[in-house]
Amino acid sequence: MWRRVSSLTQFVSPTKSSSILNQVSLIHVYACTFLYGFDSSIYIEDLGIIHYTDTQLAKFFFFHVLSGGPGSGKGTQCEKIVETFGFKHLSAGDLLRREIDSKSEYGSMILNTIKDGRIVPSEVTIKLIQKEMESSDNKKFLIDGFPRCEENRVAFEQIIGAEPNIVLFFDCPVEEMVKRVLNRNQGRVDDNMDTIKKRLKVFEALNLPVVNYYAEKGKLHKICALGTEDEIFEQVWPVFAACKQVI
Ligand SMILES: Nc1ncnc2c1ncn2[C@@H]1O[C@H](COP(=O)(O)OP(=O)(O)OP(=O)(O)O)[C@@H](O)[C@H]1O
Ligand SMILES: Nc1ccn([C@H]2C[C@H](O)[C@@H](COP(=O)(O)O)O2)c(=O)n1
Ligand SMILES: [Mg+2]
Repeated sequence: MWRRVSSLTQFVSPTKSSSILNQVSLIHVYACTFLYGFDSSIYIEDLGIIHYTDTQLAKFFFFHVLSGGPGSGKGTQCEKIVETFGFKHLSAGDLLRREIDSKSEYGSMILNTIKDGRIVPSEVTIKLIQKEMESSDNKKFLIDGFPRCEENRVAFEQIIGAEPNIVLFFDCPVEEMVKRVLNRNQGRVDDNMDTIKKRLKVFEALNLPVVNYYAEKGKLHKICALGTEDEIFEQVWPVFAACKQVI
């Protein structure tokens, strides 16, 4: 089955480190990324048919990133997005917590890092995300809480070979984030005042520069994270609905 491709560049942008980029032109890669999961050959208007091997295709997917401070509501909105638009939700924090529970070789290091409100080394988190991406049949990913710092961002681009299509930033006042985290009641080791203070400092120093980076690239959608969950989803919905029309 062939699918026509139009207006791709605003949705996808593989990085220069992508191995396939050395072999094909940008427009090919855009289309390949865009159409992942449909075909191992694609038709592009004006360019004709391009064939890719499954291995090459496996490199490409369509993904959005959700960013925002602790308790800003990323996880909550992800559930709604998944329900409505069918993305695969990958929460970096959940994957790290699962790793702690599995008592893997990194478990105690991850636990201590999270308790201390710091960021786990990129290669550990990326390995977990990558494993999930590679084993998922759904190639539309919603990555929640990653990248958290420039090092996360650069390492992800180098290892995975692509940038997010769209980045949502949940803008929430500090007092509200603190209130929500302290009321969360999910037994998280980092939901206490001491760790929250540290997480907020890390968020401001390390996460906000990444948000600004995506803003400069025109990929950022700022969401006002104050209001009811449904009111916030009313702002989120149009961003995803616009993409759905062309997937
Ligand atoms: N709009 C909202 N109004 C009030 N409470 C909310 C709202 N959205 C989410 N919450 C609640 O706030 C808490 C934090 O939300 P959530 O876990 O989605 O945040 P998060 O951004 O994923 O945080 P973290 O980065 O710490 O994982 C949860 O208890 C959730 O039920
Ligand atoms: N990219 C990431 C994401 C998360 N972590 C650690 C540090 C966070 O405080 C903790 C919880 O994450 P959340 O569930 O709030 O998204 O997990 C990290 O080190 N690197
Ligand atoms: Mg969360």
